[in-house]
Amino acid sequence: MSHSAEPLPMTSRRSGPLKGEAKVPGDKSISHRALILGALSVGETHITGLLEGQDVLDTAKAMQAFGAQVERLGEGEWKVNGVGVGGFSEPEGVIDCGNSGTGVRLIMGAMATSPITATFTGDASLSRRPMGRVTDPLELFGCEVTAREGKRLPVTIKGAAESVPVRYKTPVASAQIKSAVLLAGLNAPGQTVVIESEPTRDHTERMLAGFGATITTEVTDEGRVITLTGRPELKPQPVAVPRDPSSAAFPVAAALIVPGSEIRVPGVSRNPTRDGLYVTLLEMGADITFENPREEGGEPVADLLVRHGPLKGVTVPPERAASMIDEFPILSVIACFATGTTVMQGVHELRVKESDRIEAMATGLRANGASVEETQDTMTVHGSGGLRGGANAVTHLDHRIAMSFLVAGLASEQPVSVDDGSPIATSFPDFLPLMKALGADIA
Ligand SMILES: O=C(O)C1=C[C@@H](OP(=O)(O)O)[C@@H](O)[C@H](O)C1
Ligand SMILES: C=C(OP(=O)(O)O)C(=O)O
Repeated sequence: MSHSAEPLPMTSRRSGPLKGEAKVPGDKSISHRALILGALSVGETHITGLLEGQDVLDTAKAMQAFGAQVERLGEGEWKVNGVGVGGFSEPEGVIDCGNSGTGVRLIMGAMATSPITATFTGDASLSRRPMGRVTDPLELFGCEVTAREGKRLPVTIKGAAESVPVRYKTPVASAQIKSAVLLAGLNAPGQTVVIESEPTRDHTERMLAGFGATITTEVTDEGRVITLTGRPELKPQPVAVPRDPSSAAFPVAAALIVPGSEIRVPGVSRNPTRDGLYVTLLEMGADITFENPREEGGEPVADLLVRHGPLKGVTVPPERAASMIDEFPILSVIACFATGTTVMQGVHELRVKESDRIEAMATGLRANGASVEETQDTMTVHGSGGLRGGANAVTHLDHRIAMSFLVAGLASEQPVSVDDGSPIATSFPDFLPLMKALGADIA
């Protein structure tokens, strides 16, 4: 669904200690993949804990358009009756992926090796984002791609009737590129190989293995070499989606910066390919305990106990960027409340997310009194142990920018407002009630 709602201005104010339990929603990356792999399986996939954010709902709708039966059974509980690898039918209308880079890129991969044609669109934010990074490798499988100038949406893909397998080294660290190539490789004969020099989130590999595909990962001098054998019969699996560490980052950050806070965030994924923020926070001296570590639905999870306390600035090395790529906006807020300088290195990919996140954070934080420097590939925050606040931040249709500034306002001297909080519904529809229940003053 393209973003058409009226802008929703929101303001957050200095709050008393945050207390209680924050049950954040299901992981967005895993939710997209559960629907897509369910649609490519033969039989019924049962999903619990699915994120019911707009990004994932748009993927559910897309899977229906390609012929799968997708049904909501209850809160977070869904079933998908799939059509099998190669079984997608040609959609009647345009596939509108709304605000979701993951949705559009993975679905393009999933249909590119079927003999059908589909056109993809999205909202103003998604239409600005680069699609060539995915359509270039997909063309190697034999599909035909037409796109707007700059390889942007709308994109039309005429899927390959006779696909060939592909060996592809990803030019940037991106789980979306890796996943698009692997999903296309499902309906190519022989072995499709993706090589990534920096490890990125591995949910696609884990879930493909769980659904019965033959997939291996080898760590070599070149990086991670992932090999998928094409044309498997995917077998439906129950998927229990763990809670999203990227969403958890917002209440966690709030508890770290609001004096006297102590919150618990249960059942959060601790997949090592997603854990970079938490590694960084511990280096900053954050009081976070990981309780009851366990395995749920093939992913390591733990309950987080988070307490307010002093934080110090750190340098985040470039090799950690992929494992916390969506968490830099909120880290830049936390860094303002730390003492000393925090340097975030290797973060150029932030410039092609829902917004240019380096620019959006640097501009908004400076307006609120912070000292921030940026280069193409780094962001540096000189933390002073607090933030003045008092200014409005522009969110550019970016949920993470909106939530980051609203968290900042909870510990700033003066209120912080955002021009539009409506994109929060793409990834964290219950952000407002959840934060208010902890004691946050946001409206
Ligand atoms: O594969 C995924 O589910 C995602 C991969 C990342 O994007 P890139 O692959 O562009 O780094 C991340 O930013 C996005 O929120 C989700
Ligand atoms: C970058 C993000 O998502 P996507 O690429 O799926 O739009 C995000 O959720 O921060």
